[in-house]
Amino acid sequence: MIQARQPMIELKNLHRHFGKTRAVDDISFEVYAGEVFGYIGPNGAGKTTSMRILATLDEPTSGDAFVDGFSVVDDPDRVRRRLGFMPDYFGTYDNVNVREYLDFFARAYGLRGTERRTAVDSVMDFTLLDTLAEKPINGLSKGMKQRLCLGRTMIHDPAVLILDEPAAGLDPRARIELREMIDRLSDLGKAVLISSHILTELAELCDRVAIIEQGQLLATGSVEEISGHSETVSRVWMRVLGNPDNLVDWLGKRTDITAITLEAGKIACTHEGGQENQAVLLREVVEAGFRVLEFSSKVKSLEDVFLFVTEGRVQ
Ligand SMILES: Nc1ncnc2c1ncn2[C@@H]1O[C@H](COP(=O)(O)OP(=O)(O)OP(=O)(O)O)[C@@H](O)[C@H]1O
Repeated sequence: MIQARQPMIELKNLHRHFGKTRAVDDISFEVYAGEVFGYIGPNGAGKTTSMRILATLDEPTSGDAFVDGFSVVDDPDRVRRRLGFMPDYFGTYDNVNVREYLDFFARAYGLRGTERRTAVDSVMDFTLLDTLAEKPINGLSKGMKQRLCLGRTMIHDPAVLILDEPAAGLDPRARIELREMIDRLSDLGKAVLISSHILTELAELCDRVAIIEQGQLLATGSVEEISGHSETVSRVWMRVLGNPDNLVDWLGKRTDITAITLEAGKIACTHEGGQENQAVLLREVVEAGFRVLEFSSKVKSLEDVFLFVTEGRVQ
């Protein structure tokens, strides 16, 4: 009998409401061992709220979330042992060096003696902090602090890692280091959930992504699947002889056209429908009596697709 793979992270119809604000509004998805899953949405979309619930720092209004099959509601202790949560802030610590900081968290997880020393050494090795062991942490760069924060998250060797905006504010070099570390975590079979409000920041990191806005999931799939959407979405420019306002009105009535602008007599709009349909659009514009001088288009970038997917889709 073939056994179905059990997800390491599972959100099941998760809701978290704060008064009238539906911060998380019926979110479901799954992440498997060895998978890096991107959780993408603009500020206030509900990413941190759902991650805090997974980390057992908050409780759902309804629905549930599971880590390695254990419910955050019914079995928070078991969840905590299997999960490392890296928040999107790093506190200040006076007179503490890198080794002492990691040692503190290792103690907090109940690691003792040789086991604790081994855990601290291997985390410093993994996060390339071994040469900085005695450095006070207040003197670390943003990138180093981020690596230390990741190290702290990994100290008890959890199977699941939840990283809230780990790439925010990092310079290009620190980003590459972070990417390499996340790749290695995936090679070790960890399930990694990583949030960002920038799709391109995660595109090269993630196997799959979910796009969230106003607490709702708008799209889930591989980066290729989501960006495959770009073949059907283009920015189109048109110039016609005579008054362009009539064409603006005509385009505004079509369901395949959005985001129409008119500048210096040139119309720009977003067209959903691929190249075949674009050719049909041009024919219909001509057949409608508009005298077309110029018609050009450009397939949208991944970032544009993200904006398109999130643009006004949730009311
Ligand atoms: N404790 C709280 N009380 C009231 N409202 C809250 C609370 N926590 C979050 N919210 C609201 O829930 C919504 C989602 O916030 P959340 O922090 O989860 O978004 P986010 O996607 O992580 O955004 P960001 O990228 O800015 O961190 C926001 O409207 C926020 O104001």
